Amino acid sequence: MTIQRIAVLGGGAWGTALAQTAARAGRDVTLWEFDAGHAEHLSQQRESRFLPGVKLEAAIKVTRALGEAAQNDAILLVVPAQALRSVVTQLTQTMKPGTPLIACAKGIEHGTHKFMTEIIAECTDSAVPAILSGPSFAADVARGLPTAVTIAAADSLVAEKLAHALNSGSFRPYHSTDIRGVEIGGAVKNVLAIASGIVNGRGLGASASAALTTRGFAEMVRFGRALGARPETLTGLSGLGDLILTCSSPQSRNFSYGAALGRGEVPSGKLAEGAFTAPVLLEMARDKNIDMPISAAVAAVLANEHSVDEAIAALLSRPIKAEE
Ligand SMILES: NC(=O)C1=CN([C@@H]2O[C@H](COP(=O)(O)OP(=O)(O)OC[C@H]3O[C@@H](n4cnc5c(N)ncnc54)[C@H](OP(=O)(O)O)[C@@H]3O)[C@@H](O)[C@H]2O)C=CC1
Ligand SMILES: O=C(CO)COP(=O)(O)O
Repeated sequence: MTIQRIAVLGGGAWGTALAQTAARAGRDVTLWEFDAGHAEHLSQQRESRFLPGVKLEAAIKVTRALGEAAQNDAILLVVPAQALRSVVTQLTQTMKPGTPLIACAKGIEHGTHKFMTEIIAECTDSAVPAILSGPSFAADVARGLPTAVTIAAADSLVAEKLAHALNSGSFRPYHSTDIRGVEIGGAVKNVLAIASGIVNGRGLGASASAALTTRGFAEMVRFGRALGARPETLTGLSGLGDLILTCSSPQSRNFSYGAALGRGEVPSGKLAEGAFTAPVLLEMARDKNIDMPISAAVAAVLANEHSVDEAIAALLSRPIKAEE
């Protein structure tokens, strides 16, 4: 049976873009936003404050009632990673058993070290956790520019159904059962995008950017391997694909955040998930004895333990070793 009624929780940039995508794919869409003023703006002006100039498709209904959103056939969770637990906790009070909950945030929870689908599973045993991730700037997707992403669920049939439900002419989801691999790629690439932004903002040149992205990918692979990710997921859309995108474009908020640091400026207040993920990633890497020097350098700069120049010098003076 086709998944026809889709709820999107979060009227930010990515939630709005995914609501547009689902509507273009022919689904009935309910867009939930918790902030009263923003919900009013969404329903009156038919556009998100986070994506000015993009008019909501007619098939999108805006609501502030979480109970109404909970009645849909599948629910996309598009709030920041650190807010996911509180939203899922409220949602499960009225949700139908067996509903797919698709995490669309890219991060790891502070304190618990939990990935997004682990949080869902902890909050309820009656939902079907899934994850959507890949190279996809909200502004591009909302305008209908083409891209491809990965949707993973433990049951391949569920992942395939979700991919079909969100497939429109321009948005092409591939399906997978490697949930952990998909969520690792999205979380780690944000930290590496900050590093790449720093390189750019400091004016270190295109060669340094390429070298840093490549060695960053080696860190992602090491971390992924240790946590059970499949190699083809790490080299796929949600891993390497998203890493290439966000390490190479100022359109990325994480990249821009790093670029501001590299120029010695204060970053804008826009959401940069990598700044939240970096310290958690470092804790996990240390716990598991995984060498992640670039991620550690980002965490040290964010914690004011190193200046940008000290972090760069430390990376360049590491002992010479074999490439792996
Ligand atoms: N933007 C992009 O291109 C992409 C983003 N993502 C990921 O999607 C996630 C969301 O990002 P994005 O939409 O861009 O972020 P935005 O900052 O644009 O929007 C965040 C949304 O979450 C809401 N929100 C914040 N805190 C809470 C809370 N405690 N409870 C409920 N809702 C809350 C905000 O509400 P309010 O209106 O009150 O601020 C807003 O609607 C991130 O993890 C990001 O990495 C993934 C792919 C692409
Ligand atoms: O994840 C994204 C694109 O795939 C969006 O990246 P930023 O959050 O850095 O803007």
